[in-house]
Amino acid sequence: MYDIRGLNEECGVFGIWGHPNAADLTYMALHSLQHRGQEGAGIVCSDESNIYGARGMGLLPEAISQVKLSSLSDFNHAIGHVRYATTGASELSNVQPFIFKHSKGDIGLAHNGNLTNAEQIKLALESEGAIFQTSSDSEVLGHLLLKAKSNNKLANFKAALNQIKGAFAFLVLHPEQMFVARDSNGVRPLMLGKVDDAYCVASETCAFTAIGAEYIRDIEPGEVLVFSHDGLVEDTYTTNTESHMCSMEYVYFARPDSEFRKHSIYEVRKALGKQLAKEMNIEADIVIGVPDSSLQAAKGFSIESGIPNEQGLIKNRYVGRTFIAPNQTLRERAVRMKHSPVRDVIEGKRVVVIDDSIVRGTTSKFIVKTLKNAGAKEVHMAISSPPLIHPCYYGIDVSTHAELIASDKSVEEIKDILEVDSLTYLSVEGMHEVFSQFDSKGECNACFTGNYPIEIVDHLLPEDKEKKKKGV
Ligand SMILES: O=P(O)(O)OC[C@H]1O[C@H](OP(=O)(O)OP(=O)(O)O)[C@H](O)[C@@H]1O
Ligand SMILES: NC(=O)CC[C@H](N)C(=O)O
Ligand code: SF4
Ligand SMILES: [Mg+2]
Repeated sequence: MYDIRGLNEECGVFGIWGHPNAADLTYMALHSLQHRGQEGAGIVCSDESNIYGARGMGLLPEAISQVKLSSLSDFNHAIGHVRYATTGASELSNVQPFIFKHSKGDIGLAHNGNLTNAEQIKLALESEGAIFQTSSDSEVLGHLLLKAKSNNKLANFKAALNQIKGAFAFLVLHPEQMFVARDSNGVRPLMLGKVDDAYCVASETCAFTAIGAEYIRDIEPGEVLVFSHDGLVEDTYTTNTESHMCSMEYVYFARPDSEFRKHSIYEVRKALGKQLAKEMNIEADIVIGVPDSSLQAAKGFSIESGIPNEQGLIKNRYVGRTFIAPNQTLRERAVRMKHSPVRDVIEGKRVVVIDDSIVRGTTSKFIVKTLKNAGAKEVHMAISSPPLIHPCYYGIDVSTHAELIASDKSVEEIKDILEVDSLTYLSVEGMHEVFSQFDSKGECNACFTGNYPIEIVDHLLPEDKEKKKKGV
């Protein structure tokens, strides 16, 4: 099976403490995070003494019916999750939030990210008698929490976080309190907001906008927040922190109306386009973006280069992001269904076409052909990020080495494969320069450079990861 998306997102999380409409607000927030995961969704609520939940496969409305949602209407506290699998098969048992039933008190757990030593911890826990219910990496945190001898839940949470490695935004719901944590490298985003008198947290601020919440601030690397009757307590699980926010969140994954460090992703993408224009000396008649995710970069490119920005490609909005094609031929057809040229805009023109990334090259190859068929005199492709060479171990399914066209080919070779007049990628330095203008404290760029900021203990090769995902 082939997914027609070149890049697959990671999960989205949302949590809210102390609101009479906790489940409904969580549902609305998850709707606005749907772009981060479409394989499954769930909501888990607490009523101070018990934990209840609903979850299912597919998009949010398929996963949680209105009937199920209304059964959660009496709860004041909730966490929610939309999943795109990175470890463990795409099946119901792996859909989050998980509920752990235990005599010490039930726990709800939601995770965005990917742990790089989950396999090692799992083997150690199994040798002590633990029985895992899922093939997801996220489950290890629940076992570590329940195994702890102390009755101090916060201390147990912090101790567990110090045992895991990798990228995470974790939400843990106890009946009487909610804990959240962001990994010590801040790879995955996590934001703090407030709606009415209730605090909430979300992977992206677009979730706050959806429910009318105020965006307070980004949760810092290594930070732990505790929500309870006593209000909000700010703490850390480690002081050994460094910021390595995922570059691809800025480039592609996050919604353009979301904000990181109080800067909109829209503006960051526009600046990436400007930087690309600075690095590329080109004469052309028009610049167009591949809709939707590259429209802002195209605008920035146009402002910097003075080349007029036109809408030369129209996207069929009914071809969903998760449209599954059973083989590569059908995948190519599905990609063709997705973008269509505006002949009057293209014909006789020297066109610069901006995309945010090239994964397999299927989209770019088709777009070059489409533009030429529509009468473009020249097609110059410009990518608002560097070549994607290495897989991601931190929660994004950036394919395997074998699938990444740039992993074993030079820019010149890719240009020839795409049959394009020129091909330019943004430099790693240029990308970093842009992020630093937006108050970034440091980024992960491992898929471009191979410099992985967090140790990969399990060393699961991408191929093995694929097998695990399929449950083989
Ligand atoms: O080289 P490929 O394997 O074709 O993948 C690259 C494409 O994948 C992403 O878009 P995608 O179509 O997945 O989603 P989008 O509509 O959000 O841009 C990305 O924006 C590129 O356009
Ligand atoms: N993409 C993610 O953040 C997924 C979370 C978790 N690793 C899973 O596979 O379910
Ligand atoms: S490897 Fe790439 S996709 Fe993965 S976290 Fe780092 S920048 Fe993001
Ligand atoms: Mg795209």
